[in-house]
Order: sequence, then structure tokens, then C-alpha cells
Amino acid sequence: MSVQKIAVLTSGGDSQGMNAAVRAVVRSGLFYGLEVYGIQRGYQGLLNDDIFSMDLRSVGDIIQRGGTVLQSARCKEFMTPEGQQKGAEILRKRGIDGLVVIGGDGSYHGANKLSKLGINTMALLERLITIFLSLISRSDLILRLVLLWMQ
Ligand SMILES: Nc1ncnc2c1ncn2[C@@H]1O[C@H](COP(=O)(O)OP(=O)(O)OP(=O)(O)O)[C@@H](O)[C@H]1O
Ligand SMILES: O=P(O)(O)OC[C@H]1O[C@](O)(CO)[C@@H](O)[C@@H]1O
Repeated sequence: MSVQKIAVLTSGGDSQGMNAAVRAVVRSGLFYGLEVYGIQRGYQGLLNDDIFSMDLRSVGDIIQRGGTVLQSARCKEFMTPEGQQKGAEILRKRGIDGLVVIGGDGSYHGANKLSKLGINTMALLERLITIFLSLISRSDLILRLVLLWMQ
């Protein structure tokens, strides 16, 4: 059965690019006809069932802002097998069949644990987002230099 409801969370230390990633996940998900949910404060929010429906406007005007509109957290309880089981059950109870995790290595390991419990997960790593953004800003710099040279 294909994925119909997805959720997105940001986890660990907040970083530049997280809002852009959240926006991309929400808008792409909606474009492909999925129901999209946001989870506040990372795995802690998941365990608190702090989950809400997101639409196109939920991520409007955030791409230029630092931090993360979903807020981030570190969660000790989620490090335990019981915590991971609880997280998987909350997602299942809500019928959420895909989870996108935006964070660093630790968050990726957490996503892996959920995946072993049968939840489809995708982890977007901060480091890759940062590299991607730095490539964009460098190409922007090159474009500016070319424009300057043409004048
Ligand atoms: N091995 C693990 N198993 C399950 N969950 C984990 C594991 N490692 C980390 N997590 C979960 O992910 C959260 C964030 O991890 P961590 O604090 O290592 O940040 P990170 O994702 O590596 O980001 P940063 O780069 O900002 O440190 C932890 O608080 C915990 O809830
Ligand atoms: O929702 P997005 O794609 O971030 O765009 C937000 C921008 O679009 C507008 O709503 C209309 O151009 C601006 O006021 C705002 O800065």
C-alpha cells in the first residue's frame, strides 16, 4: 500500500536550512496529494502526541527565517526501546505511514529505529542541507560576479 499520510519533524540542535527543508517536505507532500502533519519539538513532541495538520499556508513566509518553525528538541525517552515503540504506536494510531526526520546523525539513528519497527522513514541530514545551501550561495556569488563583469 502506498504512503498517504506523512509527518515531518525537526530534531537535535536547530540549524540553518531547516525551515527550507520543512517547507519543501510540506509543499511537495501536498502537491502529490498526501495528508501532511507537523510534529512539534522533535521526538519529544512525537511521544507527547503533539501532532497537527499542515497546509500550504503553514509554511508560508518561513524560507528566509532561521531556526525551525516546528521547534526542535533532544529526547532521552526516545533513546530507549520503550520510547521508540511508543513513538511507532502513536504514528500508527494516527494512521501516519511515513515520517520525515530533519536533523543530524543522532536524529538519523532515531529514524532508523522507527524504520525497524515498520514505520517508513526518511532522514534529511543537516550536514547535507548545509552543503547544499553553501553550493547555492556560491553559485549565487558566481552569478553576481558575472553580472558585475558584464556591466
Ligand atoms: N541511537 C539513537 N537511538 C534512538 N534515538 C536517538 C539515538 N541518537 C539520538 N536519538 C534521538 O535523536 C535526538 C537528537 O539527537 P542528537 O542530540 O544527537 O542531535 P543530532 O540529530 O545529531 O543533531 P545535532 O547535529 O544538532 O547534534 C536525541 O535527543 C534522541 O531523542
Ligand atoms: O509562502 P512562500 O512561498 O514562502 O512565499 C511567501 C511570500 O509570498 C507572498 O505572500 C506574496 O508574494 C509574500 O508576502 C511572502 O513573502
